[in-house]
Amino acid sequence: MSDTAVRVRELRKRYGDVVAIDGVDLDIARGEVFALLGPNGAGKTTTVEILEGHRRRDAGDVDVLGEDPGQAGRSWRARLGIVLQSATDAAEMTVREMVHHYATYYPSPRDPDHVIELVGLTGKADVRTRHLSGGQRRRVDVALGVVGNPELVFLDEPTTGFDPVARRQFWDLISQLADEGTTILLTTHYLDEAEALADRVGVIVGGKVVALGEPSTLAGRAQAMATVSWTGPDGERSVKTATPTQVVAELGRQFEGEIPELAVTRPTLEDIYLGLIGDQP
Ligand SMILES: Nc1ncnc2c1ncn2[C@@H]1O[C@H](COP(=O)(O)OP(=O)(O)OP(=O)(O)O)[C@@H](O)[C@H]1O
Repeated sequence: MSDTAVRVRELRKRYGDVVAIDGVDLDIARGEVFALLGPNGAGKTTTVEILEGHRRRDAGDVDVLGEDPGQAGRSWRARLGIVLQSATDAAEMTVREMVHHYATYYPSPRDPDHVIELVGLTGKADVRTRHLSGGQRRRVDVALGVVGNPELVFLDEPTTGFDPVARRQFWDLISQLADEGTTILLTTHYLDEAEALADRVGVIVGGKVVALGEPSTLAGRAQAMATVSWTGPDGERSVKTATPTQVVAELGRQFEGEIPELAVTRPTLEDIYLGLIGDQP
């Protein structure tokens, strides 16, 4: 079995005059959690839908779990987990019925009751899905996406509309799937989510990948200058420096006792991202 889950070379797609994907290269290793970031209209959904086999490409090579999504059949599809945004809208079935029903579509599914537990819905298993909250329905969507025991899971903006506690619980769930060896490709507009979950992120702007790397080192983040800030006798002060330890030591000599409001910060992933996308919305 190859170590590569997804391999994309020179992918291109246009819709009439609109160039949606303009020569994308991408490699995702098996077991990796990869986050695709980018502003609205950047080409994320188009890329993901081509990888899922739901959209035709104009040009380029695409290999997903050893097959071309444009040609692959049912047995290949059964190895993917696709978390749709609205699979559970207004369903009359209970959570348990729905997850058990979906499991029958797959040759070697997970235990449906275990999946319900994994997404934290055991207490709601006998509730009709139309009676669930938005966040709870989203958990059902995830349950349906993973009950087939997929090797690769696609998650499109998975936590939109989640409250902060539900987001953290969802992150734990994704980490657990990743620990079990599932490869995960997610798109998100939440930079903290990408930072918390992704081994690597790719930033796509105008149909091109403009940066690729680990969240902690993306686009020179690790080498970026630190900002030391504090409150002095004349009010708030801050300096940008490559040697924050030295600056703090010097301040320590100037102040007796604690340095008021001392903070040392480096650019967040969001700062780096905003720098990369420039004037894009
Ligand atoms: N079916 C379509 N017909 C015509 N143009 C389309 C179609 N789907 C997408 N586009 C265009 O292709 C470009 C890329 O869209 P895509 O949906 O891939 O972006 P995205 O990065 O997923 O955006 P978002 O963050 O808003 O979901 C956009 O300019 C969009 O308007």
